[in-house]
Amino acid sequence: MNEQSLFTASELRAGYGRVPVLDGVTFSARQAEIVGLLGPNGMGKTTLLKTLIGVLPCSSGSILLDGVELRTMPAHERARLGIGYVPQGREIFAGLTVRENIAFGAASSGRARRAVIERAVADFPVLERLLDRKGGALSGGEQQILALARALAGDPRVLLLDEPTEGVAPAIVEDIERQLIKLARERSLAVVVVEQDVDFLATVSDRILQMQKGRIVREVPAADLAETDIFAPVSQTNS
Ligand SMILES: Nc1ncnc2c1ncn2[C@@H]1O[C@H](COP(=O)(O)OP(=O)(O)OP(=O)(O)O)[C@@H](O)[C@H]1O
Repeated sequence: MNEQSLFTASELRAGYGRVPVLDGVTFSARQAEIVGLLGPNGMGKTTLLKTLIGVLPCSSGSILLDGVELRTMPAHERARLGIGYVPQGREIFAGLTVRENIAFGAASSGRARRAVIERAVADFPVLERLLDRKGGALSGGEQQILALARALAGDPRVLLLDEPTEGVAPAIVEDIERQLIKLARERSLAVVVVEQDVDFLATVSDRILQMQKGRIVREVPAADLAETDIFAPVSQTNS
């Protein structure tokens, strides 16, 4: 494992009841690095992210943030230590305003609400005119940006994103790409992004890992991405 890694998952095993889903997942991410996780539906990508944030227990393995073992910590403790999460489907609080959604993300960080909102608007200017609108009244792309701003409001060191392009218009996907790269570099974030959109992953990722059947099966060189068949079986060697 790379010594400079900020975030490392090793041999993670997890599932639902007795049904195993993660079968020994190992990967790492450095500060200011964007790691893309690619794989077809049902291969365990969402399960991996939920295990990393602590809403699903893992039966064995290790999750290290800057050398601190998170594996047995509850989700709120992991969030406080710097794990940020943008869930699949965004999970915006539909009845709360945009301002309230962002403030919610900062609740455990102790940061002043006004400063949190100001920074979110500086990061994503499109949010300014939406601040008093209800989250449920936003478009898919606006909600995705809000979910990103809400996660960033907690001042994460590691940002985990689950399918951020799903249901998002192409122009907003480009905004998200640009902003994600900028934020990763400027705030030294380790970003892990699960996606099926190969073009998006090729644009944002420093490294792309392919997941199949609950394991990371290989690192995909960016140059090979266009020709990569994510459904083709790959010999099982962990990256
Ligand atoms: N709550 C649950 N209870 C039982 N099995 C589940 C549950 N959620 C997911 N699974 C199963 O776990 C496996 C992995 O699902 P997961 O959602 O992690 O895959 P994924 O790679 O993220 O796929 P997708 O791209 O469709 O989100 C699938 O076989 C799925 O049916």
